[in-house]
Amino acid sequence: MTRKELIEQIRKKQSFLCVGLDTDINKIPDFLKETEDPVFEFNKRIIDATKDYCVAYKPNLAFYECQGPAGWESLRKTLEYIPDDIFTIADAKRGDIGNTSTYYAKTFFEYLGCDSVTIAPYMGEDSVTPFLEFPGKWAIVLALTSNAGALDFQMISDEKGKRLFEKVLEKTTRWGTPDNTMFVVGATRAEGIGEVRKLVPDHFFLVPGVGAQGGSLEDVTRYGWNEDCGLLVNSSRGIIYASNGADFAEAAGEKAAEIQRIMEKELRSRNF
Ligand SMILES: O=C(O)c1cc(=O)[nH]c(=O)n1[C@@H]1O[C@H](COP(=O)(O)O)[C@@H](O)[C@H]1O
Repeated sequence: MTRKELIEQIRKKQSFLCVGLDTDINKIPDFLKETEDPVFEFNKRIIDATKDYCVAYKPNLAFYECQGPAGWESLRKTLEYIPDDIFTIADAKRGDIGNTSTYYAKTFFEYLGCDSVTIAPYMGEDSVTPFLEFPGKWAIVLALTSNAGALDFQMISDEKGKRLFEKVLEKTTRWGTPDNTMFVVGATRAEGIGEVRKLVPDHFFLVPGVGAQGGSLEDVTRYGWNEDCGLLVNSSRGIIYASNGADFAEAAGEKAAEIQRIMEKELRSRNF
């Protein structure tokens, strides 16, 4: 999906919500466990209930890979089931020597047909650029993450006071463009989002950390907004486990609709 198409979807749905498909087999309602592919059945119902309120889905690979080949099959079927006009993010946090990164890119972009994949940039330029060679596909590079451990490396300053995440942004923006690169910025660091926005005014941000991790949607929008919206805000557990009963999909739909209404208010107040 191109940037233009993504922006069109945000305008059309008045939403910049990404639903995280972090489907934990242990949290799936029992009645689905009788089915042939419980993870896919769960996702299918979540997608049916939430697709009108979101512009992206983000399956996190950990929840699929832990099931071996069956998990890959659940993931493949899930991605195939997602409507074509919804942006897909393989949350895999990959990145390796160039030759290997190319094959990671092929896995997510060609075999699974995802629009994007999350990338850990620690190995540098040749580990990231192979992901940028696929037209219409995106690399979503970790910049300032939502977890406590973000402080361990990302916030380390050099002798001039420049922090590692700032260097990552400076360099990676030279490798790609705002049409093929996004950055991960955690919702739990609202002011950090503002700092990142100053450094990269044009790029889209993937912002996880609202819902279960406690980040504020209003703050994310205040600090991260750019003239194209520039935000995809993810919630996983807060939506997909809104209920653990037979009404789980309905509850997820209601939660997604609730977030969409707040997003619509934010978008309208900026004449978007
Ligand atoms: O890359 C990510 O998506 C990510 C980056 C980050 O800084 N923090 C973060 O929570 N994530 C992912 O976003 C999702 C957050 O899930 P919830 O906390 O359940 O909404 C998980 O799949 C995390 O792996």
